[in-house]
Amino acid sequence: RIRRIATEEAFSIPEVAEALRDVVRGPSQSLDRLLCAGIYDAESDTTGYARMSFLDGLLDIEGERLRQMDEFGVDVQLLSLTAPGVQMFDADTATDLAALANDYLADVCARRPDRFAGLASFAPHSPKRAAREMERAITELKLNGFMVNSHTYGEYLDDPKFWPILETAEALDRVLYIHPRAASDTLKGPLQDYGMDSAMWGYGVEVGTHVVRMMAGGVFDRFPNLKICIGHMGEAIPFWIWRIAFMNKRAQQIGLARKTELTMDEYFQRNFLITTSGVEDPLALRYSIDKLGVDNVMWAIDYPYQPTQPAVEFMDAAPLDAEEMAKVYHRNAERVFHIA
Ligand SMILES: COc1cc(C(=O)O)cc(C(=O)O)c1
Ligand SMILES: [Mn+2]
Repeated sequence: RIRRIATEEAFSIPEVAEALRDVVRGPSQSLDRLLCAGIYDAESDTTGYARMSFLDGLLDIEGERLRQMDEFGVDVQLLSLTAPGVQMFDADTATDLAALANDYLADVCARRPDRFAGLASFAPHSPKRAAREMERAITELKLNGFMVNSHTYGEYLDDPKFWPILETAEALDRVLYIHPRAASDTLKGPLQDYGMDSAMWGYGVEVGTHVVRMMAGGVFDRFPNLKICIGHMGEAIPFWIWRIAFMNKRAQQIGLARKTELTMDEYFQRNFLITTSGVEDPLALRYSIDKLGVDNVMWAIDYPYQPTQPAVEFMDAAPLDAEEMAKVYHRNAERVFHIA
C-alpha cells in the first residue's frame, strides 16, 4: 500500500504540561489560556475543553498513538511540540524547555526512525539562543525542521529582531512550520466568544495575519530561499491569495505598502508549503493542488486533535491521480522534511 506520512502531529512532555498548568493558574491574559486550562488544568476548567481530554494523547508516543498508526496504516508521524509550545514562558524557561523537548523528540526519532520524525522547538523571544538551538537540532539531534506557534508575546516574524531565526532556517535549508495558537492580545478582540478562540476560527486568523505580514513586510526578499509551511489547507490563504496580491499591488502603487521584489502570490508560490491538517475537504484539497502545485501540498492528521481514521479515509478517497496521491501522502514530506 501507499506510504503515509502525517506532517502536523502534536506531542508534549510532562515538564511543558506542568509549566503550562502554572501559566494558566497565573495572571496571563493570553487567549490561549482557555484551551490550555482545559488541557493542562482540567480540574479548574470552566470552558468544557477538558471534556476533550487531549492530554493523554499528547503525552503518549509509542502506546496508543503507535497502535492507531499501525491500525490505520500511518507509516510516519512528523512530531512537533504542541501549541503554544514554549512561547508562553519567560525566555529562559522557554529556552530550557525547548531544548528538553528537542532532546526527548530526538531520542524517540532515533529509536523509531521508521515511524517518527520531528520538528524542533525554540524560544523566539531569545533569538540568538534560538538560532543556536536550531543549529543543534539539525546538526547534532538530526531533527527534520522547525516549529513555531505564530506570535510570541504579540510579536511577529516580520520584526527584524527575529531574523537570526529566519537566517538560520534558510542557511540550514530546513522548513519552518508556522503553527497556530490563539490570537495575540492586540488581535484577539471579537475572537473570545463562542469557542472562536482556537481551531474554529481564531487560529486561522492568527496564522493568516502572520503570513501576510511576512510577505508584505519583505521577509522573502531578505530570505529568498526560506521555506515556510502552514497547516489547515494554508489557513485560507490559497483561497484569498488573488485578492491579497491585487490589493497589495494597489497599496504599493499608492505608497501605503512596502515595495517588494515579487508579488504576494509569487511569494506564496515560491516560499510556502501547506498541509491538509484539520481540513478534510476534498474540494479544498483539489483547489489547493491546482492553485499551488502538487509539490507544495502534504497530508497531515493533526493528532491527537483530529481522529486518525477519518483523516486517512479522506485522503484515500481524495480526487487525485496516483502521482498526486504519492506526492501528497509521502514524496513531498520526504523531500522537504528530509525523511528517509
Ligand atoms: C493546542 O490545542 C489545539 C487544539 C486544537 C483543537 O482542535 O481544538 C487543535 C490544535 C492544532 O491544530 O494543533 C491545537
Ligand atoms: Mn495542529
